[in-house]
Amino acid sequence: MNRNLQQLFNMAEKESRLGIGLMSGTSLDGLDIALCRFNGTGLNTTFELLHFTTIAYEQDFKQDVLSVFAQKQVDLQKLCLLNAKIGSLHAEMILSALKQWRVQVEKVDFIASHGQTIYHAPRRLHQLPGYPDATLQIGDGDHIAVKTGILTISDFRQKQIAAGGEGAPLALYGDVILGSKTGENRLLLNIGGIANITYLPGDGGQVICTDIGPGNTLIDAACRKYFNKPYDEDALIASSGKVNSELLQALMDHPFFEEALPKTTGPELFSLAYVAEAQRNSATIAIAPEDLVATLTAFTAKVIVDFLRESLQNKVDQVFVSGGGARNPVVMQHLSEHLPTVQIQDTEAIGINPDAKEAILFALLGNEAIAGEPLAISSNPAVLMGKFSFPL
Ligand SMILES: Nc1ncnc2c1ncn2[C@@H]1O[C@H](COP(=O)(O)OP(=O)(O)OP(=O)(O)O)[C@@H](O)[C@H]1O
Ligand SMILES: CC(=O)N[C@H]1[C@@H]2OC[C@@H](O2)[C@@H](O)[C@@H]1O[C@H](C)C(=O)O
Repeated sequence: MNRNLQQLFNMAEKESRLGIGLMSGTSLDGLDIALCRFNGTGLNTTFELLHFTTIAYEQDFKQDVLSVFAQKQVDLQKLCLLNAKIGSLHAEMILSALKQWRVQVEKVDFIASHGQTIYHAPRRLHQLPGYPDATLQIGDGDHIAVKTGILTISDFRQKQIAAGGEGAPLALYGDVILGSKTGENRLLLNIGGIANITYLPGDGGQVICTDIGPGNTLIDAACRKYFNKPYDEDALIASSGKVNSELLQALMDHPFFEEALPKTTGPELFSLAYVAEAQRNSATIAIAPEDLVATLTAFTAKVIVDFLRESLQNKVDQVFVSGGGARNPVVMQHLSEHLPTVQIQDTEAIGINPDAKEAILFALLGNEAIAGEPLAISSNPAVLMGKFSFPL
């Protein structure tokens, strides 16, 4: 047997695997790196988070990525260069994290890399007849595998699209495996750039995993534009402004919120252009920048509250929050005020570090790709995802 397949075969037969999960989300704040020990697969998976770090992106690099991010027209050469560069950069970041943790490279069985989403184009967004649902993540896995010497699994979303999904949210698989509990109607809420949820009914009923609207992406974009800040740390800007109810109403007025579940979205829709149009429609173009940030923050929170009340008809007993938005006190305050009967905690309460959650979920998908079986969850595609890159 060829040595790559032999290595894979041996790894699939092991009782436990050490895997690194990588996530660099739509917020472009940096690379999340989670080193996890997995035992078992599928619904019998147990995991331990051994180490976690986020390595921040440098400002120039972030600007470079932003230049090709979520836009219909980009510099194609830049996109091509970044595909290789991001792979190499992520490899360097992994090696530096392993060094810092004093973990030997040889001990790690696999890397599961999400890559950098550059464009997400579900049919509902592009509306071009004859074209499928599509999404693009860059940061090629071969560069990571060759540079680190570790088997790398990457580009998870394409398979899910090929099997009939929109390529997101992939949190579904890990959320069901790690978050379900019989007898509890749970909601796992991730407030990243985009907010997504997994509803896990306690009676084994239909699981729903969907994007629901903007998480931090509009707040971040407004902070970049008006305050030259990457985000509204501790919601200090939002707290200094007033929510403009006309603008809030106009922001809510979009067919995305009425569309059937599950659905996905991204900064391609929820952008400053979206905000500008809502401002025009509500004659609020002249509002103060801090009022704009306050209103965008209220928008993020209201979308979540409305979703729980309307789409899930108040059936949720417990919400477990993850992602950077869990650190936004104005968003969190709004949730607890408007959902008084729901217990809201972060995912630490179910043993998942809320900052590391998405990186853990990708590590788990890597573990499944190596040794799992396709998991049928409600009507979602039952597939094993990811492409294998061998170091040699
Ligand atoms: N202390 C804080 N106060 C307010 N907001 C915060 C704080 N810390 C993080 N955030 C928000 O969280 C964002 C980062 O969130 P996260 O890393 O979960 O996003 P992501 O993984 O890039 O997104 P996605 O999951 O949508 O791809 C920041 O850009 C910021 O908006
Ligand atoms: C295309 C893409 O990268 N989507 C991300 C994004 O960030 C949050 C939300 O939109 C979610 O749908 C998805 O990521 C998470 C990790 C997921 O697939 O579950």
